[in-house]
Amino acid sequence: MYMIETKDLYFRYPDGTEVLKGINFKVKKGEMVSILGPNGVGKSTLFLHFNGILRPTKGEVLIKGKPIKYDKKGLIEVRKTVGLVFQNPDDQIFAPTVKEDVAFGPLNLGLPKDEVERRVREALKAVGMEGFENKPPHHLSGGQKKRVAIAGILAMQPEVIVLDEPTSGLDPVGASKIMKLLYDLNKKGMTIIISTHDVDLVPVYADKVYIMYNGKILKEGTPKEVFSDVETIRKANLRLPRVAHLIEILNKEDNIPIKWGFTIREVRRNLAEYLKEKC
Ligand SMILES: Nc1ncnc2c1ncn2[C@@H]1O[C@H](COP(=O)(O)OP(=O)(O)OP(=O)(O)O)[C@@H](O)[C@H]1O
Repeated sequence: MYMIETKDLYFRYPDGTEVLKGINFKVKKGEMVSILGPNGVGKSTLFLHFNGILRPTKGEVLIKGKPIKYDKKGLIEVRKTVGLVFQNPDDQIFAPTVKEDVAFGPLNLGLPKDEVERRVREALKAVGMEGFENKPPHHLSGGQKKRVAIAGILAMQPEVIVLDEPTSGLDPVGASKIMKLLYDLNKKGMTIIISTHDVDLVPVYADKVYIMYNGKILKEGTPKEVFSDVETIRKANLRLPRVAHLIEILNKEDNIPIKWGFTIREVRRNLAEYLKEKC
């Protein structure tokens, strides 16, 4: 059974734009999945189907093996299981203070006050935003707002967390911190789906990668399988991780046959092996 599965999913916006054209996507419990694709290919549109905000024009979305029911009760159930962090935190944050914003979801679940307070405290600590409880969200920086938006979803304790470009607009340290937080949550068993343009981070964190292009899935597999298919990566207007690009150039242009790798750790190991054999 998959946590989320889409079967031959099509979606057309009311103005006639057909954005999703037969998407088959699956995520297992405990996986960390990245969706990569250039601007406008439909990543956000797909994510809005994962918790029932959008309804397919054709095809279906299953949560833990059951098709989403688009009535009030069905949607509440889905949103308890799947938490979605929007690309733009301003679409998500609306309460007068950070604390109230993060508390909004748990309060709506009807949890006792003590439990809500505990969840708010823990969620703000997890994203490194303790001390900001009483600040109005519109006084926060873009990166801080992003963390508060993530805290709001964490406080709901969903089984799956879906994040639309969680590192966009963050400085390098902020981006690494968010990815480390997601990695730690995943190691504790949370299923995580992210969309990103950051191809350097994907092989470090993802178990599985989907390449989206023009409303379709062009390729899926482990980071190694996906990034080894250089032709598809370039066809989808993406690029290789920098370290893999360096190996490609060394292989092709300098005739130095170092084994491919997609993270700094892998490339370092392959380079060290090559140098040991040479010396
Ligand atoms: N409400 C809407 N009505 C009509 N078309 C829309 C609407 N929202 C998005 N689109 C169009 O759907 C397409 C896919 O948009 P979407 O935001 O899903 O792409 P994306 O892959 O998430 O892009 P990005 O990487 O830039 O965030 C785009 O062509 C966009 O213009």
